[in-house]
Amino acid sequence: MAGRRVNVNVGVLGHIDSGKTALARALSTTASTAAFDKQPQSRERGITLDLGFSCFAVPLPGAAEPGEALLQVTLVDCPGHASLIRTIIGGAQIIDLMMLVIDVTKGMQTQSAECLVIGQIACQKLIVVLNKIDLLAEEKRQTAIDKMTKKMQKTLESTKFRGAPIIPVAAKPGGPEAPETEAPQGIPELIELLRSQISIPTRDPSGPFLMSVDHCFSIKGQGTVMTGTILSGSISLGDSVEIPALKVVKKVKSMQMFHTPVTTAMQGDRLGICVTQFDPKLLERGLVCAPESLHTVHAAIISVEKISYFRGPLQTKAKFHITVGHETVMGRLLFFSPAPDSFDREPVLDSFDFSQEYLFQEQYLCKDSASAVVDSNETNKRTSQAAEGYCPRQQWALVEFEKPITCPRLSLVIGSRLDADIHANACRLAFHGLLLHGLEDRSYTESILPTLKVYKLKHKHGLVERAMDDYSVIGRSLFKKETNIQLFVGLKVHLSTGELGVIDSAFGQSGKFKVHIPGGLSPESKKILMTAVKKRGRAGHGEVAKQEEGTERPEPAQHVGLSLSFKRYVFDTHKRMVQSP
Ligand SMILES: Nc1nc2c(ncn2[C@@H]2O[C@H](COP(=O)(O)OP(=O)(O)OP(=O)(O)O)[C@@H](O)[C@H]2O)c(=O)[nH]1
Ligand SMILES: [Mg+2]
Repeated sequence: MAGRRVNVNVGVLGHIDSGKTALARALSTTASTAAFDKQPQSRERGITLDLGFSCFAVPLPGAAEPGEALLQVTLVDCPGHASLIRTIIGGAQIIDLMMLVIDVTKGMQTQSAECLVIGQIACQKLIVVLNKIDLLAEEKRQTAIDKMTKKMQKTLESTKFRGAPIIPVAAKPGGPEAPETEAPQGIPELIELLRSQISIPTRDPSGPFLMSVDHCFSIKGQGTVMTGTILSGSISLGDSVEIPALKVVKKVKSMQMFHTPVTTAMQGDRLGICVTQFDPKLLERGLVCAPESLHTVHAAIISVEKISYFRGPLQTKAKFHITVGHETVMGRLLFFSPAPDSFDREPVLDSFDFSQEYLFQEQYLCKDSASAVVDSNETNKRTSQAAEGYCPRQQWALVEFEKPITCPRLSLVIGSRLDADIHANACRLAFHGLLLHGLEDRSYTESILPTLKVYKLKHKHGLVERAMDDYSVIGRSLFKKETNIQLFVGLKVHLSTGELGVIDSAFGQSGKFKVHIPGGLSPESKKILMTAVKKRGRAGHGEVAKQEEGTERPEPAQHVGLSLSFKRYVFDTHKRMVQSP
């Protein structure tokens, strides 16, 4: 089919000054001047360079004749440090392949590592580009390249990009002072490699229209043009689109793909949409969608996976920078895991089940944090397994945003500490996940959260003070004096001698309580309790009074313990206690 063009997006990432922009420029000019038209329109506006978007086209792999079908490669050149994460995550869903640019004289640097992390989260394919090979002394060049190649192979070994291709180039030989005529090295080989590595993703026109806009400008006498990549669905001339960040709906007046007017476009296409009466200054980047297809959320339930390079724990109540789509806002987290008997449950990646029960966690559970998460309950098998490095297969967090965000469901979410010292040589990216459920209601704490069954397991231990008769005992040291024991009535307690009891009522004012033993006390228990009483009896009045205040404990061989386990649901507005199995 003549004139067919397929677009793929390639991210150019790497440490500061590794030569990303130089590489994007070298690729674009080489490929364009060699075979195809430059794009005077976009150059005139200076937009692609400003925002780090440029492109080149090559014959589509497998095309019968050159020029018949073209592969358009849009390079997403990631600029400065601070905006790196936002830009990449914003474009994460549109990057089909990532080029990691490494300064061959420096090797992996802090940011190269961060980029590799982002790549693992957001991309399927990677090419490592060793740049600035002109800086290597000629006689040692090949040896140095080989050495760095080996090093990079080793680095990739522990990532999902193991075995990814590594290629040497000089994007701008001689550096900034060198004349523009100085030809880059290794670029045709890189283009060939890109062609062989790029696989054209299957595109689907169904689903609601969603487009990631990367720039917005006005054309005199025409209107305002928004250009970007269609993330899902399709669009036709005359359709209405919403700019959710501004809550406005506009009619599509005209559309262009590759500077050619079109009447429809679909997922994967790079498109310019022209609308009228819209100030381009209001939108630099962001999402455009089918009206009312996106939602603004105040909080969200996300799946969480910690980034192993991040030092330090992920703690409940901690605040992180949360990036969703093009937006980055502060969010406070509350972590939870499956209930202990479901630690092995098959992960569900695309939805959240409100009917299940979940276990509250003070922090994300992982092997290195496990020793810190063990709660006071040593008897909880699963918890102690966590201490030995046993972690659930899936974990979640509730994120409460400081400012509401607008995004589609299942958006990629990245949590980071962007305020961390950028020179600290530490990974600022902390975790990633998917937005499984957005809470749209502003008063979600009252309307939605109570349906989220996240519980804390509580354990209380006390003592049997004495037996009242064969079927009831008085317990103590389990509750504080001021506890409303009424709330615990009906909950089961276990006696250390094996009997099961039920809390019956408060007994006196000092936190003591009556326990009913439906099966009756065993003869052995009665013996122990009788001896304890006898001993106490001998001690005289003063001693008994003291014991009641809990200052003196019966000797270990003589006491009968009481233990109570119950669940308390974190979001239960009534703060009820529920028996745990
Ligand atoms: N000698 C030499 N210098 C290069 C090469 N490629 C880039 N440079 C120089 O390295 C410096 C940084 O290049 P850029 O392309 O701006 O690097 P960048 O990675 O885009 O930098 P940031 O966007 O700031 O992160 C410039 O002075 C370039 O001229 C190369 O192949 N050889
Ligand atoms: Mg740059």
